[in-house]
Amino acid sequence: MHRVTFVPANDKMEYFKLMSNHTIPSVGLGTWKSGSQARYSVESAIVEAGYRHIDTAWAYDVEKEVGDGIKAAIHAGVERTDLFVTSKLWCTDLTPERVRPAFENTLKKLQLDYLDLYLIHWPFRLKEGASMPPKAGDVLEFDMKGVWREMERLAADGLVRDIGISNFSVAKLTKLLSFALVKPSVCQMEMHPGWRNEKMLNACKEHGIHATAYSPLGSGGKIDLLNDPVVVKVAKKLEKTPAQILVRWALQRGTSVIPKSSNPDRIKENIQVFGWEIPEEDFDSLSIFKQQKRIMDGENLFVNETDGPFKSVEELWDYEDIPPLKIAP
Ligand SMILES: NC(=O)C1=CN([C@@H]2O[C@H](COP(=O)(O)OP(=O)(O)OC[C@H]3O[C@@H](n4cnc5c(N)ncnc54)[C@H](OP(=O)(O)O)[C@@H]3O)[C@@H](O)[C@H]2O)C=CC1
Ligand SMILES: CCCCCC/C=C/C=O
Repeated sequence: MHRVTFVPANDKMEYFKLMSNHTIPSVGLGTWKSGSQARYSVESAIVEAGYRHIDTAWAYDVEKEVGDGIKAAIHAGVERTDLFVTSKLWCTDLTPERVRPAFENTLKKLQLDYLDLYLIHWPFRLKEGASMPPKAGDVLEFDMKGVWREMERLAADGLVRDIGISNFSVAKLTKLLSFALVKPSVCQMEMHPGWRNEKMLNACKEHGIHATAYSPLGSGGKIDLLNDPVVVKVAKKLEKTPAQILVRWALQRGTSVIPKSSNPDRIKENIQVFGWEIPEEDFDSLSIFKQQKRIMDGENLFVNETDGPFKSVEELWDYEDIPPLKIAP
């Protein structure tokens, strides 16, 4: 039997304030590819390691397991109100009449009566049963305004405390802001030294939107950040691990960050990032990496060079993927 010992929240946990005046714990647990392990990862992250923020999505197919883990943590004495739970609306539900049923399904799987944050996962509407990457005809017209109105209604009805977006370009964010009655509190996007995403991060800052960094460790070696010589050098100098340096780097950029691990020791390691800092010169050395392609460039997910509505990564990202010339302050 899996046993955990209850400890209070990481007492050094820092929070960011959202434009709604709610707070988001600065470090959360990612759950993509956690599989059946998700239940134990979530429970031990909350109860043993002191996480208070869990990131999941319908598309990860782990909401039930995540919900079981949360339930176990609450059973161990953690208050629901101390937790911050995020999930995401998948592309096949990106039409107004499907938003609320999709949300209710997520809530049911998570065994919760409200979410802290609900995000539009990707800004593309897919036909039910679409192949990945989609073929011509698999991507349908996305009524962004209609969908956002339904997201706003979920918030107005008290079912979700904050609503937000993920994987938006600046062009799509600008469109959303032109009609949003409630602005997105959070934008989740890929950010790490190999893809700083400065253009989008600056756009978020300009509009008071909090940014959360996903794939902060390189997503399981898709970019080998954990063995990168600069990351390793800073880690050795500060007597930290490369993962801790990458998580801390994200925090020092003013973003929250959601490293995924299914390993109890690494889950603990990844949250030992408070009470110390990366000095400015080392922070700067991590902030000048040559900007490569995104990990989540949509290449296998959305781009279909021959028969798809998105024929290139550049097209998918509204041609905004030109590395910035200048590092944002
Ligand atoms: N909105 C979106 O479209 C997206 C959101 N996300 C969210 O962000 C989360 C994090 O991103 P993700 O792409 O999963 O990748 P991460 O960058 O968090 O990397 C996860 C990988 O790193 C390994 N790892 C974790 N901690 C350590 C450590 N201390 N030392 C060595 N290896 C480690 C994990 O293995 P192990 O489990 O064995 O420890 C796993 O293979 C996701 O789980 C998801 O919740 C991610 C992608 C897209
Ligand atoms: C149903 C396809 C699942 C792919 C999910 C892609 C998103 C990854 C991280 O959020």
